[in-house]
Amino acid sequence: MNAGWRKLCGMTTTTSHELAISAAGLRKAYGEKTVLDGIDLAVPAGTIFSLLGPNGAGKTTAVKILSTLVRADAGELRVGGHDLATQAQAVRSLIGVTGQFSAVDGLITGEENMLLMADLHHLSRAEGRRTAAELLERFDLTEAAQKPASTYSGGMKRRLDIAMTLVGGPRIIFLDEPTTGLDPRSRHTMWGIIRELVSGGVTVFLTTQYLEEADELADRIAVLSEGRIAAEGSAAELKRLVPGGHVRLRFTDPAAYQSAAVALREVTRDDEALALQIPSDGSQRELRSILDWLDSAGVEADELTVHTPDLDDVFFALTGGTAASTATSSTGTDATPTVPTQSKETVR
Ligand SMILES: Nc1ncnc2c1ncn2[C@@H]1O[C@H](COP(=O)(O)OP(=O)(O)OP(=O)(O)O)[C@@H](O)[C@H]1O
Repeated sequence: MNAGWRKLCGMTTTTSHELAISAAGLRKAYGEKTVLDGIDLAVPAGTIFSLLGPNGAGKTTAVKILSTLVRADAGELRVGGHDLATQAQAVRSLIGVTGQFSAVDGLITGEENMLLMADLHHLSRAEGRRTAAELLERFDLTEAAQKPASTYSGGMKRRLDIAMTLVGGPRIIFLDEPTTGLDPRSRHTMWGIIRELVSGGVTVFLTTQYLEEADELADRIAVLSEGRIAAEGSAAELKRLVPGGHVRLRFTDPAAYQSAAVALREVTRDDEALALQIPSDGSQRELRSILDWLDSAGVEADELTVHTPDLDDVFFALTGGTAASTATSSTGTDATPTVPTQSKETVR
């Protein structure tokens, strides 16, 4: 955090624990429906924080509240050192928000969109042009700058959207599902952009439905479920919560599968795939004892894979499996994104 930023935040000393965003007891209801039921958040400055949750969990509501677009019913909320309830204007001057619905106007060119933002931020004409040109260059949009934004690809529109957000030089950026709908290449480009923002000292508050994205980017992840934070920590800490590790044995011969399933009692069967799963932490010592055990039982599988828990496992376990459609974004160490039902229930 630089001196100017400290001044903006009204801070006189700096520590590595300064919070860019903090929430204590954040509550929001729409009519009878409680969307956020007293959640606590702490986002250190200069880090990426990811709020992860199934559809309708309240992620966008949290972003709208923290970015001053919607008022909370209760909670002590601070952004950039300012109280959201009494200093919303000061918060607005520090933040940038890109939502699921882009601010890009398709009827005008990329450059015109940028200049419009420069006007909104009261930059002089010369400064506006310079900033627009710099950002268009940085986001690889110089060539397309004179074309109507409606002709841009999804990835280009998202890049323009973020470039527009950066015109005001925000120190805290809220990205609400920034890569939803993008192809893998555009998603990786966006990840690079997000990492670059943070290396420049910006704090990023990211919501995503992609577990892989939170795993890749976030310093800390909070899993939102039924209006509460079900778990919070680094990706590694969250993975340790879930006993999803196992060794998977796959057979091609149904008879070999059957006899192995009988010989090995402490296993989970997958009769359709002719596969058996043995709980394991994946350590060398456990693997050796499993191999010894298989030898002594006379079991010879056609394929043996080790699966360590991934964020999918955590997400399923903590959100009650309501996000089944996201399972394919697995980054596990094997090609099988499925989670043994047992491990889900153990945690719940
Ligand atoms: N203005 C509103 N009036 C009434 N209900 C609302 C309003 N905004 C959100 N909700 C409800 O609050 C709940 C949380 O919505 P929110 O958009 O925050 O979820 P989300 O986690 O961002 O989901 P998604 O990933 O689908 O965008 C939903 O049930 C939604 O219908």
